[in-house]
Amino acid sequence: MRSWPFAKGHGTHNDFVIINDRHQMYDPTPDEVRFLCDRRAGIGGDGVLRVVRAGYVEDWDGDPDVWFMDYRNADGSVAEMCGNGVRVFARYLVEEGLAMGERIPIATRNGLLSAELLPNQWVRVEMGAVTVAEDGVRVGVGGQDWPALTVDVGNPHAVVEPGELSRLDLRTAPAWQPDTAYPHGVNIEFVSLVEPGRIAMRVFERGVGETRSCGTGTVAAAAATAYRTGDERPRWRVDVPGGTVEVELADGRASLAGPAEIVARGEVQLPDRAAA
Ligand SMILES: N[C@@H](CCC[C@H](N)C(=O)O)C(=O)O
Repeated sequence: MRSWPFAKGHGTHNDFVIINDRHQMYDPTPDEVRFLCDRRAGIGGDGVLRVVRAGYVEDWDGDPDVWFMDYRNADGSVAEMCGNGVRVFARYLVEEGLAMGERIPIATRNGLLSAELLPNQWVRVEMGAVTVAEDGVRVGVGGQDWPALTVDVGNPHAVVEPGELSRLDLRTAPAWQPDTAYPHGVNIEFVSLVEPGRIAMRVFERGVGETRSCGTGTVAAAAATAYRTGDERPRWRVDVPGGTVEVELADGRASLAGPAEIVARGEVQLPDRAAA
């Protein structure tokens, strides 16, 4: 049996198992990711953040010495981006002495991002470009459906406004029409306007299920609400079941600020690869 050090962290209760692979010695298989994220038989998390030098990552053609956030969903799939994850990743780098200074560069599958540590355990990340499209997709759950806006935050999102959020039953996966719309799957945000500049959101994440927060989802939700209402204010507060984050929108780009904490460190016994 092999063992590997891990840390556990979360951002507004979107939680991650962090694997430090600075020497490219341990790249978890999809089975191992599912084990690490298993809340009963493993550590438990919505995803895994693998910490590796960008130079070891295929297709990365930037600075090889930057830390790369290799993000995996709890079902073992790879995603382009994770907004809560990247804040937790920045916090981890600083606590481990792997990065310092006011702005921390982090390489992701959505390019090079920059994180800034704020007071009270908050981290702000420049998230890059956000686009909103109205393409006739409808998203449904529990026998009802609503028109969706498709939002690209580096990863794909569909945002709907279903009315009262507490009534939604997200134990089963929402569906969309046409069913060819999102060939690589999609994260689905259910949003309601609380007051100008403030929205509430629930999310069903691709590769995970309902989570208590999704950082890229909050950016998508704010951008979709700004588009729908025509409200061009830059600052949006987004309330999710796991807390509150702040999104800033300007010139087709976004930043995301919110809490990011490391809550545990330990060593995990990995299942034998041959037997897994
Ligand atoms: N929780 C994340 C998003 C993680 C990836 C997502 N499930 C996907 O498959 O695109 C966030 O905080 O953004």
